[in-house]
Amino acid sequence: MGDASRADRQSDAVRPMIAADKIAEAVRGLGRQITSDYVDRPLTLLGVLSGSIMFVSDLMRQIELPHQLGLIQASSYRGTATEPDELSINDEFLPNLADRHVVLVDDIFDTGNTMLRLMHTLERHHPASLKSAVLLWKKDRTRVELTPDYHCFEIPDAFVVGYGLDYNDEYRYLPYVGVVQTHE
Ligand SMILES: O=P(O)(O)OC[C@H]1O[C@H](OP(=O)(O)OP(=O)(O)O)[C@H](O)[C@@H]1O
Ligand SMILES: Nc1nc2[nH]cnc2c(=O)[nH]1
Repeated sequence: MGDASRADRQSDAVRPMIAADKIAEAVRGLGRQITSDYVDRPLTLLGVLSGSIMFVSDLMRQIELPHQLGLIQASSYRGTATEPDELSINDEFLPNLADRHVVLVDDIFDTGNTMLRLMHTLERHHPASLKSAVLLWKKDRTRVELTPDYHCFEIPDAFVVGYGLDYNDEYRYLPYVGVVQTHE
């Protein structure tokens, strides 16, 4: 059976929450905001692997300023887990951030532990400034004294997939965000 039919079966199990056109509209708005906030400043977008891949690549195309891209990996929701385990960070792809204005880009701010730990890690690289941008913010699940500097959507407490977000490494390819039916 071909890939298309497998993909169809998977998406049948996902109840859409945020449509692709709404995501595109919000990413355009965020791109405009970052464009106006970072004029004449050396900007680096730092995407958090793996979940941010779609968001960061779409956002880059909506920022009308020269900027650099860096990547860092952070992982704590492994396999079928919908609650975080120990966080591991891999910074071997990190470019030089000294004196750069860095926007850390992630798909979701849930408990906030990942973003907090990454901010602490990156401060040691002496950026000129450091802010965070996320597509989704589960405000009611936040467990840290930190809020995202930029966010596109506030969402309720449900485990979401699509637009880069996975469940057991599946569903990242979906162009929209939704909830896997079996995990509501
Ligand atoms: O706010 P938190 O509770 O820390 O959760 C947010 C993090 O969880 C997800 O990463 P995950 O560990 O699933 O790795 P992945 O991006 O490779 O899927 C997501 O991409 C964020 O980085
Ligand atoms: N896929 C996915 N990863 C997460 N990491 C933290 N929260 C979530 C979520 O709701 N969905």
